[in-house]
Amino acid sequence: MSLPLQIGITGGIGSGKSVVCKLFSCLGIPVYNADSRAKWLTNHNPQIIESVIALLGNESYTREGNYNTAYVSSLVFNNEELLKKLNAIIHPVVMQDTTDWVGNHAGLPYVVKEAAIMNKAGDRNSLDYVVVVEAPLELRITRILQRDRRSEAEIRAIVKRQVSDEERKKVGDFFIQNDEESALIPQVLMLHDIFKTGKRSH
Ligand SMILES: CC(C)(COP(=O)(O)OP(=O)(O)OC[C@H]1O[C@@H](n2cnc3c(N)ncnc32)[C@H](O)[C@@H]1O)[C@@H](O)C(=O)NCCC(=O)NCCS
Ligand SMILES: Nc1ncnc2c1ncn2[C@@H]1O[C@H](COP(=O)(O)OP(=O)(O)OP(=O)(O)O)[C@@H](O)[C@H]1O
Repeated sequence: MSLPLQIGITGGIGSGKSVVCKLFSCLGIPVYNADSRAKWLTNHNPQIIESVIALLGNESYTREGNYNTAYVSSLVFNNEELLKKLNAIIHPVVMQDTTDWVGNHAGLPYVVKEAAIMNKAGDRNSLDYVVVVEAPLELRITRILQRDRRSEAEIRAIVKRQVSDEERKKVGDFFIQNDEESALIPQVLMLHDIFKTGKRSH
């Protein structure tokens, strides 16, 4: 059985990646959430746990053994070098986990992988296409203020740490406007029509 097309969905914080992925999921498409999977692996994979503690100290895990995301983000979202090192620990394990997951869905036309950071399709990864979810910055900030217990300053700091909108434009093959003016569902259905053939179209 042949492997499904691999579609990456990316976008900045609050752009609406998860909402878009939910729509693909409603169409019966399996979705791999790299952020939450990374967090699960960071909680359970002994190799990651050991390396994260070596990099960021014992406080990276609570007494109960849970990944201390508040502590880790306070360190890495203000320090590009540390974030790079943390990524270098976590990403190879997530990549392998993704490959295994895709293999479990052989025979399907396509699967979706959601991630905040994504290389260009074909560039050191096995994605066939990258879809970028876009929304104006101020709207993204308003959404996160409503969704999370983060301050506006914290959100702006995360935005600064993430790749810029211009960089994202370079990695995208398709773009979804989630600006609350363009209807979202038709855009997802249009992509579904392209991907469901299971063939690369360009
Ligand atoms: C830094 C951590 C502890 C923050 O956890 P927390 O629960 O507080 O926030 P959350 O994960 O929701 O992330 C907040 C925002 O930052 C983005 N983000 C997360 N990790 C990264 C990263 N490595 N680079 C850029 N943006 C990131 C998220 O997409 C989200 O928009 C956590 O995200 C982490 O361990 N990240 C490193 C692992 C990683 O690279 N994950 C991405 C998928 S492989
Ligand atoms: N078109 C929309 N209309 C109304 N609310 C929306 C829309 N798109 C997203 N939202 C809301 O905005 C918030 C952010 O969306 P979502 O969680 O999908 O973003 P994300 O890109 O996955 O964020 P993160 O990078 O933090 O994971 C959520 O509370 C979501 O319900």
